[in-house]
Amino acid sequence: MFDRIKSVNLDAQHPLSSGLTADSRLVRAYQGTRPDVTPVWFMRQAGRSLPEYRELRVGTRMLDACLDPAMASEITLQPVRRHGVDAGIFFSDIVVPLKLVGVDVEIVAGKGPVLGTAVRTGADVATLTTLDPAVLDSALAPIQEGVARTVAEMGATPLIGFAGAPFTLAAYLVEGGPSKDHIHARTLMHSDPEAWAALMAWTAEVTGRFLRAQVLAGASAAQLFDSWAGALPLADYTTHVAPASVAAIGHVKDLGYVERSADAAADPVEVHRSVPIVHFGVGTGELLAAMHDIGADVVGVDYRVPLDEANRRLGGGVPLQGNVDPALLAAPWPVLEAHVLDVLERGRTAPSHVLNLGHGVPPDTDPAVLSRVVELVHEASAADSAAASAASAE
Ligand SMILES: Cc1c2[nH]c(c1CCC(=O)O)Cc1[nH]c(c(CCC(=O)O)c1C)Cc1[nH]c(c(CCC(=O)O)c1C)Cc1[nH]c(c(C)c1CCC(=O)O)C2
Repeated sequence: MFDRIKSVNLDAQHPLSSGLTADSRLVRAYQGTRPDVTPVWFMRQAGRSLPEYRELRVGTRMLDACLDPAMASEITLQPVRRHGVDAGIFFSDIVVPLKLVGVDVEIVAGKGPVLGTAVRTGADVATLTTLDPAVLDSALAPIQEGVARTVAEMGATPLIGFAGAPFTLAAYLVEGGPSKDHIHARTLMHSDPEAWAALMAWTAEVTGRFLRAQVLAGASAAQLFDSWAGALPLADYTTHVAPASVAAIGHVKDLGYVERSADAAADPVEVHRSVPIVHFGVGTGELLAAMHDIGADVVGVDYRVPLDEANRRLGGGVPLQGNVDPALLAAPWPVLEAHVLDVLERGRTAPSHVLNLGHGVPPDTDPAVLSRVVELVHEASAADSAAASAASAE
């Protein structure tokens, strides 16, 4: 195990250390400083809404695509080139580290991750956890190569690394596949709390190593997806889930870099900074503060809670990411435009805001609409900032 107390600096070539991405809109906003132009990217921007993605994926299974560094890198770059978004998110999947550690899992098109056998009992958990997370150190080489190739192409545009949170992964492991209410997972949590804790601790280590590998290879931020945490009451979340999420992000919490201030010419200032960590879930309006409390810097908000209300629930000091309703991407442009402007305005109540969707891009989205949203966000936020600074100068 690495030392979680001592801070580890990323190497000098890392885009944060070298200064390439440290002053980007995305990294600044994640650190709580509001840039003049609000940064924007979309969850699931790399994928089926793009014809160039569908063409490249013909004949290659999802998880094979993830483990092909050239293909994963090209798919990551496609939406960055096409839409002019302020960040890339590495093309991979939350179940990739499970596969690499030896779990029998496949991704079925139109369905999601499906397990060979579900992990239902304490005995099943005992068998699963004999798989050694340390094998990931070498097995993650194709992921790290994919990240390195990608950041070499991206220049000053930051790449976001990501991983599934332990609960969302455990929900797939215990259910054996996608599920509406995650009832078997929630039963195991209470019927065998020890087995549940062992499952969560193992999953945290596997997914934490996946996240750390991406940051070390060049990602400038890390996002933990707890997509299904919204199925939980707050008490279950804090008791049975949050400790494992703390452990998962513990794998990147110690990673940092030194920034040298450019404007203090007479007296150069060195600031130690951490790699920003974002935490997102779906239907997690009741859990927002608890999800911040695991040690995240930024909270991703789904489309159900308006950003000003999310900001209020978080006490007013937390950078927010979100939360355009994906359903409105298919609405007439004036409807979508008004909604995006409303999201920007509500986002102004928070210390800083990264515009995103409240969940992933639907596969049938017209890519031209996404490009148009990026343009709108950049233009409208720049005009707002100009008006605000003119008003404060008066
Ligand atoms: C729950 C979850 C999964 N995977 C992921 C989550 C968390 C985010 C969320 O809540 O949506 C995370 C994920 N999966 C994928 C990305 C790529 C980066 C990006 O956001 O652009 C990311 C960040 C690619 C993918 N992951 C998957 C695809 C589609 C597979 C294909 O193109 O054949 C992509 C592009 C497969 C997948 N994998 C998963 C699902 C539910 C599916 C969809 C199944 C389907 O509808 O076909 C599990």
